[in-house]
Amino acid sequence: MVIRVGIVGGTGYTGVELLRILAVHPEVSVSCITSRSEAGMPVADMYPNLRGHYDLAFSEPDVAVLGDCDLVFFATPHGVAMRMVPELMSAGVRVVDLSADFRLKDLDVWANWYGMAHESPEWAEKAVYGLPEVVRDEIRTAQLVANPGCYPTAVQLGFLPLLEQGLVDPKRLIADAKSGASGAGRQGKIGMLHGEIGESFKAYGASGHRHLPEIRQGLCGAAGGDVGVTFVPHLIPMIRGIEATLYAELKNPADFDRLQALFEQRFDDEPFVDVMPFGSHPETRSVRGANQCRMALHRQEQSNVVIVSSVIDNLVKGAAGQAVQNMNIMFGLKETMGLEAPALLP
Ligand SMILES: NC(=O)C1=CN([C@@H]2O[C@H](COP(=O)(O)OP(=O)(O)OC[C@H]3O[C@@H](n4cnc5c(N)ncnc54)[C@H](OP(=O)(O)O)[C@@H]3O)[C@@H](O)[C@H]2O)C=CC1
Ligand SMILES: CC(=O)N[C@@H](CCC(=O)OP(=O)(O)O)C(=O)O
Repeated sequence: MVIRVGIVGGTGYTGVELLRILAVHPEVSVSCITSRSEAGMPVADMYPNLRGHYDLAFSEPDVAVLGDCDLVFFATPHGVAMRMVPELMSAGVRVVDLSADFRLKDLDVWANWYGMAHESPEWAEKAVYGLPEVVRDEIRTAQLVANPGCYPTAVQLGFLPLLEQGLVDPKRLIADAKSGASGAGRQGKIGMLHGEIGESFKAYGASGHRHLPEIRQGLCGAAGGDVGVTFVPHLIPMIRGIEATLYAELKNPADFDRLQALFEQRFDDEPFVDVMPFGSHPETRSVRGANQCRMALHRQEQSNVVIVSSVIDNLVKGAAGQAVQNMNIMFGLKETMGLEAPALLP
């Protein structure tokens, strides 16, 4: 089987990461890559790392052309996919949307955070939130998958075993997360220039970030009820990577003794989650370019607080890699296909 793939938003960071991963995917042929600003330019002229892999040029987004694909990835800003998806759904095309258009089930909350009314409520309801470690079976048959956000991926995976087993106070969760600058995309923003972020480190969105409702939605599902979570993102002067340090209070401190085994069992069959030895410190460079989440547990003396350190590459397990993982599941391929390469280190 060869899957004919289209990518809307091929010039952005997640678009080019999709192209990098799909260049060596044995069951994929990319037939259409869109960009409004670079239409006509050969892909390899813009991204020399792809020379020899693609003969295609960027083209204007055209639903009629995309409608001939088996699967379309949206790697576009929020608000684009929701306008094009209904027509693609009618044409029988399957979609993995890397933006946040279909991630939230409460569309009032969505409208509040994204500053616009949702234009495809019917498909927002039908979309499957594509965190494979939670809903693999639903992804298999989904026509539309909402690919999770980068911070929400790192945070949800780290809290999952604790909440699923009801071992921690679900009302007092803290996620302290740090991201590299590629998380903000390629669109020029002064605040992302090297001269602005180099040799510096800051929190942002501490009064509220749009990933908070997404994290809350996922954690409520894992806990089977309401959760209270404080999430603060930080920007650090590196290109790729997210580290999330998670804190939760154990209801019964005696449970500490079984946490490592619990985490190892929970993710034992998961090809893209690695539980490291207790007390390890996972580094973002250990997942750079790889579709992996690595995590480790910690406990401080005389404390009932569990600390989980979780790292991903925001562009891979936090975006394009997870999107390809979802595609593999949707098309009945081996889930790891095209995603086996280990991280770049150093
Ligand atoms: N960067 C990251 O780490 C992550 C990003 N995401 C999400 O993935 C999506 C893409 O992110 P990223 O790659 O960083 O974004 P970029 O800003 O780097 O790229 C956006 C792409 O979308 C295209 N585009 C912009 N507006 C439109 C439009 N109205 N219609 C069609 N195409 C459009 C752009 O090309 P052109 O303007 O030429 O058409 C460009 O190719 C976003 O929703 C982002 O929030 C999710 C997880 C992680
Ligand atoms: C460092 C940085 O700026 N990160 C981005 C989040 C990454 C992202 O792309 O958000 P979505 O997954 O929702 O699309 C931000 O905080 O806005």
